[in-house]
Amino acid sequence: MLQSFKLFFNCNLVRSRSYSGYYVSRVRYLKRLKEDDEACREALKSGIFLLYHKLSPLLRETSSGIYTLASLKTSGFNTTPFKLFHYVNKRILHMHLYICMPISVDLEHILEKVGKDKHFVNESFLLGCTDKGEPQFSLEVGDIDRSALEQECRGMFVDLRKAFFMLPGPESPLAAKGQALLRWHQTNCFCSATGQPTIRNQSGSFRVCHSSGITYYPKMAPVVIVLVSDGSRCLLARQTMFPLGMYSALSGFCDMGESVEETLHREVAEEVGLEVKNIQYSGSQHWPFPQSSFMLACHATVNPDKTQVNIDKAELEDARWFTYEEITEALRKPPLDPRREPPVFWVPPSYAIANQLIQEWANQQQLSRKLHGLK
Ligand SMILES: NC(=O)C1=CN([C@@H]2O[C@H](COP(=O)(O)OP(=O)(O)OC[C@H]3O[C@@H](n4cnc5c(N)ncnc54)[C@H](OP(=O)(O)O)[C@@H]3O)[C@@H](O)[C@H]2O)C=CC1
Ligand SMILES: [Mg+2]
Repeated sequence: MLQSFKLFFNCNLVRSRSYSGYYVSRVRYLKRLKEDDEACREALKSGIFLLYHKLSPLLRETSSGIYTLASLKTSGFNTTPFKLFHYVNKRILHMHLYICMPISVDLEHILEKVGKDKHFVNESFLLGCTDKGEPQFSLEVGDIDRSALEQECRGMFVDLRKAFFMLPGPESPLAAKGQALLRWHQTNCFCSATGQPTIRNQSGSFRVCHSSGITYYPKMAPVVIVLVSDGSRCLLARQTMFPLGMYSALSGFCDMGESVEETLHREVAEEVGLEVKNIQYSGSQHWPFPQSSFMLACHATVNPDKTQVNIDKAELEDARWFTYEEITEALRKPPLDPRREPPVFWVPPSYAIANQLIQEWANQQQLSRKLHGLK
């Protein structure tokens, strides 16, 4: 069984490393934008902007009924300079590629229409860059007429948790990172040592207090998330704040000084009164809630004769063992449609690492059922 788990984990690693050939160039281009304010200001002119209203991203519905993140551009340039660095015999060859881009919507023009100065784009934060080398930024529009902006942009601002059910897979992490960076900057405007304002660099990769000299970098709080199995069932739980019917894997913040394993043992014991063994690492994920968590996902097992749960009602509303059939049924259910009643039991969206753990467990069960001649 452990051997098969390892097989799944290795597949995961391979999947997450499917970089394009220009990966190194992209990473170094972004590093330069992070460190060089002038280069970053220049990149704004050819950037792609994701807008947020009170931390909700702007989504657009395509003609085929699929939702995507609305990307806006400024009018400044219609070409993107993207430097590719090639290392040949320790000599660096610089190649400038100019990629023509159609200007879909003029961001500055739109911002002016809703009462914002055209220099407002300078308040954006660098998120990354596309495969084509277009730098991507997030921008909080703040207190403006939300519906006027939605109309101008032909989109709508959607709560991020809902957006995770609507967006195609690769766009969710970008939407999450955009919100997380905006929130971090909003809540770190002052130095905790002097109380003086902190000043951001152009990319938003840090803030500095010029009075104390302290540099603040965006932070994530480590959280362990674990799918506990008794061999044929898995344990899922829900908190009162979860949407109706949603169950997820057990999770908890790491205490200062703890290892992943120590947090995992403590959280499972605290929340459901069980002792676990056979911890297997599965993967990790940045999660933007509540203030950016770094999710470390694992599988673990309990003795099949020691499965009685004893729920800490202060933390959890419910915790139950679910069979393979219940889990596969929940995984088959389509993403939530806000216009319909939620199903009685459902699991987090495919972007959430909890979903990945549940999927891996179901795959593992399917494999061992095949080996034992079961359906
Ligand atoms: N991506 C995924 O698949 C999943 C992600 N998660 C995320 O994991 C996170 C943690 O899971 P959860 O089970 O709630 O954690 P815990 O079981 O540790 O309980 C959360 C409580 O711990 C307190 N707490 C301790 N340290 C921190 C900290 N650094 N930041 C915030 N609160 C802290 C808070 O108390 P108080 O409120 O009283 O201050 C909070 O209510 C959640 O934010 C959740 O969004 C969870 C499941 C799935
Ligand atoms: Mg918890």
